[in-house]
Amino acid sequence: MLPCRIGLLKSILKSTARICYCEKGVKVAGQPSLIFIHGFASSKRTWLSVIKHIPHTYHCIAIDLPGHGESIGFNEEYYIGANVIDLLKQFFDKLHFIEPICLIGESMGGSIVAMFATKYPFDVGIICLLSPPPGEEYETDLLQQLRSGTYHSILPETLKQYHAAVKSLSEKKIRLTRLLTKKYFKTHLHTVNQYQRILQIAFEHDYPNLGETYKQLKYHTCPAFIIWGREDKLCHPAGAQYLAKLLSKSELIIFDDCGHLITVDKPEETADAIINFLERNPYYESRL
Ligand SMILES: CCCCCCCCCCCCCCCC(=O)OC(CO)CO
Repeated sequence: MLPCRIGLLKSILKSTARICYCEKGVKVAGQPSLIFIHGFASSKRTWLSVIKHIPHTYHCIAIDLPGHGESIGFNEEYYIGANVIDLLKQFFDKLHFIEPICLIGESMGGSIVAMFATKYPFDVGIICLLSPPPGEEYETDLLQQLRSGTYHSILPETLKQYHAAVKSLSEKKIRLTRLLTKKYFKTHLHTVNQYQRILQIAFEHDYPNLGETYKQLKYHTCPAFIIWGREDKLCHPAGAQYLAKLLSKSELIIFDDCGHLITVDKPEETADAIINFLERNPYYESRL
């Protein structure tokens, strides 16, 4: 249903990056393509549960960020400053979208969406932010812990930490089968060092500026949709109102019985809410 493609990019950083992405549907004139950006230590796969509930008339693309999933050519520098933003810009340009896009990001992916929209406002028609880290003013204990260098709450390295992480990030009664656990340790454990570096770099460079980035979005006139889980222990739900107030044409939805991992806890509800928002914000209006 969702064929994978690899987009080859000559990067701004001499090395060559390949962004792997999957796609459903085709570009439609007068309608934005929906581009999905996953969170830290995640991949395009996380969106499949959402995309399967998006009507076939929409064009959907879910990407693997550098250093994640099946994208190739990771370079630490991608997470320094706005390099990942410029890489995405190159990638989007290659895809020749007909209309300004609808950028949807979860968690760290939401911060990336915000950074992209402030840097390239004309490429973006609509943004959807799913519980992005709201910045230093709204820090949870869990995020403080991460910032101080204790990563196991989202990057577990033992079985015990893995169970605790799943329990704190999701409200769903996930049955941690041996298969699921084995898969995690097989795919994540060997990249733990790389993931830790990504976090360190993000905390050092872009995290302290998140407040400023979000404030710049204030001058953005494109419709913004904010989604949060009421039980989010990683990104404080107070961030939802903060962002909703900051953004001029924004709407907010908070899911009950939903933790930080919205795509795990509320996939169908997320798809429905996004489509509903799109249909209530006709595209021609957003371009005025
Ligand atoms: C240009 C580079 C990017 C700059 C982004 C700067 C700010 C984010 C850094 C901190 C991020 C800390 C929390 C991330 C949580 C998360 O993403 O959760 C995943 C599960 O792990 C959900 O899918």
